[in-house]
Amino acid sequence: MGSRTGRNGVDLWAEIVASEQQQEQPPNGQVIYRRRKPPAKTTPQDVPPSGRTSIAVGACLDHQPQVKQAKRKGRPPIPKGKVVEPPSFEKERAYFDEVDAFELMEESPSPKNYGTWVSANQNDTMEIPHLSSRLQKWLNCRRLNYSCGPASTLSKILGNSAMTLTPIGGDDFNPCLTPEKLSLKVNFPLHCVESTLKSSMVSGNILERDISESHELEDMASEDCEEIEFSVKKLSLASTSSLESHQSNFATLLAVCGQSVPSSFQDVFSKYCDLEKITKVGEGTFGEAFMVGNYVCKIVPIDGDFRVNGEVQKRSGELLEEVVLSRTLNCLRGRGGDGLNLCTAFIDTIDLRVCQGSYDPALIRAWQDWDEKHRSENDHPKEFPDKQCYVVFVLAHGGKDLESFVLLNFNEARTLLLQVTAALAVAEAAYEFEHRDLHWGNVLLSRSDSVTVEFNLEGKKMFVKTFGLLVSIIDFTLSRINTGDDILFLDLSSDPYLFKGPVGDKQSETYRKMKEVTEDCWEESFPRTNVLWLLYLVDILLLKKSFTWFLSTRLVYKAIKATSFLRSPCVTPLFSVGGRGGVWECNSKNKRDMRSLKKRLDEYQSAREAVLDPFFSDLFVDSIVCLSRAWVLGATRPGRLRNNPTGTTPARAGGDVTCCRSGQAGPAADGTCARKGVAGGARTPRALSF
Ligand SMILES: Nc1ncnc2c1ncn2[C@@H]1O[C@H](COP(=O)(O)OP(=O)(O)OP(=O)(O)O)[C@@H](O)[C@H]1O
Repeated sequence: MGSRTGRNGVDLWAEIVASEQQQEQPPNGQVIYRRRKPPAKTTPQDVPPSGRTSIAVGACLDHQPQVKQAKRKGRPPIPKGKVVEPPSFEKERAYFDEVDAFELMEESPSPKNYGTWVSANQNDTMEIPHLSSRLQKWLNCRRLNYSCGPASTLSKILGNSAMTLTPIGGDDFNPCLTPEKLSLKVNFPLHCVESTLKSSMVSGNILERDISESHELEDMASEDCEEIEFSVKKLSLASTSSLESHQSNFATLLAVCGQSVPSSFQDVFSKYCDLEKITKVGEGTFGEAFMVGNYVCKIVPIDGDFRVNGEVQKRSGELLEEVVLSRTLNCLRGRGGDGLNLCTAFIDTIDLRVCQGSYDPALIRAWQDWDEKHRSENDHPKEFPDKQCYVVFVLAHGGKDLESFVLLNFNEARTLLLQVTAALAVAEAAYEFEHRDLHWGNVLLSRSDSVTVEFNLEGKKMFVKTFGLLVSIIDFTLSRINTGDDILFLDLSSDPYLFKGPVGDKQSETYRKMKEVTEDCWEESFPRTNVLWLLYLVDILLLKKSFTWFLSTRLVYKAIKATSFLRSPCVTPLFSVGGRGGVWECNSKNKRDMRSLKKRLDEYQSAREAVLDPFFSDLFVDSIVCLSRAWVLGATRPGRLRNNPTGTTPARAGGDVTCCRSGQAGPAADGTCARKGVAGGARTPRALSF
């Protein structure tokens, strides 16, 4: 094999290694937060229990098969010794039964049935999901005189009356429907689910009572908020126990997933591939991600009373929000939305399922294979008991996360930023969406033949140059959205440790800045939080991605030049892929551009403003583009493009190959579509630079 030593007798590979080691040190002593650095495995005894406080319903922990230190991917560590116990529903039941009995006796118009809201069927103890908290939201909106469109009236918040009046066992909730049939209702809105649950779970007279109380409350809208709040508190809805609330959340979660009972892993996964072919592809604080056929299935354990990966398990209610949020974002793909705001940059949620049981042996085998190669930080899944429940997100494969992805050039960095910005802008416009946790583990990247990718912002089409890179945004756990019927958000004020990460660390600083912007009121819309994550991403590209690439690439090139083996005709083409895109030397101009972008981002209040920034201008394409990279490079890709270079093939959903005659490009400040200084145009295939 070729010599390791260069012409000057210098050991170039040693130089590369040394240089990269140097690069691992944060520049100027700045603390850089690493998402997941596999530590030496710890034993349970080493690690004090710790946990997430965010929206866990505090109670006691009885059963803990194993205790691991909480690993908050990309989030500040929890101080040792801090214990947040997961709920024990049994203990709460006794307490709340007592309280409910007292309060209902005092306040219920039907004191004979004080043990429950339901008069007709004593076995049905299901309360109406979320109602009191939704009333509270409405009150907050009134107080702030906050008109967030659809959620601003009480009748909206309670679900529309037509739905509420649906006869019991009405069309929307037919227990005879198979889960498959139900799951066809892709955009099943939450209020419909609630209404169907109401319909199916409570008796008619209670329903009537709810309706009349809603109307009473609406009449009171002009009264002093304090009085209304008092009235709301008087509703014994507010006294439902967390056990009941948990049951109703779980039932709602099942309904949203189109199920009447949980499935087994085998049932779900065998739809996509032979179970033996499953491999693990990643892991997060809460979930494990497996490649199942062409999809990635993220499995999140829920509702158990022991910790998983050092964290209190998420509750059905929390997952319900994430599930509805994921489903809502799917509408941006043109399935059921208004069509004015479209994009494919949020990961495609193919299916959502609730599963129950211990981990399938095929998953355990895949988990162990991954563990051998990557040393998992998560608990071994063989520990899960038979009764354990999970939510399974069946997702499109989004590629590699930004943390581990190697960017080839500055254009790739630019398109990454623009695709993220445009996606956020579209989702802001459609749903007042804020991601609120867009660290580099949640930006996935994949290489593709696409030349452009399409975004529709408020009815205006934008075609963004991809330079062969497509972005997918994942993980909506902390996100906030207004679905039109509900405002879904996580109250981060109950997670103080999120804001206690190291000073100077970009990610921790971003959480703190979000807190400043929102003043710790997480329900309201603050699109500025999206801009804060854009600023974070620019910093990451400047500090973590470009320098490493620049130095290592330079040295690799030195090695190529200097080493006879690497200069041999059969090896150099391997490097020409990077060479074609240009080595990202993050030269002083690139750096200056990024820094001025940062300055301007400081002034923007939303991604919608940021997408107009001149930094992105020449990334918009505004003319006929009908080609793929493979086509330009002369590859023999069958049929579709080679036979049809004239621009008549329809654009493919997902932005694979764009073929359009648009004359429209980036949005102008006045909301109209104007040409944004497209460099060199893109009228002929070869005019495109990449
Ligand atoms: N659709 C996907 N395509 C490819 N990889 C994925 C996908 N979804 C998740 N992954 C992989 O699994 C990892 C964990 O996923 P995710 O961040 O959604 O889990 P999480 O438990 O919510 O994480 P967090 O610790 O941020 O809360 C990701 O970092 C990624 O490597």
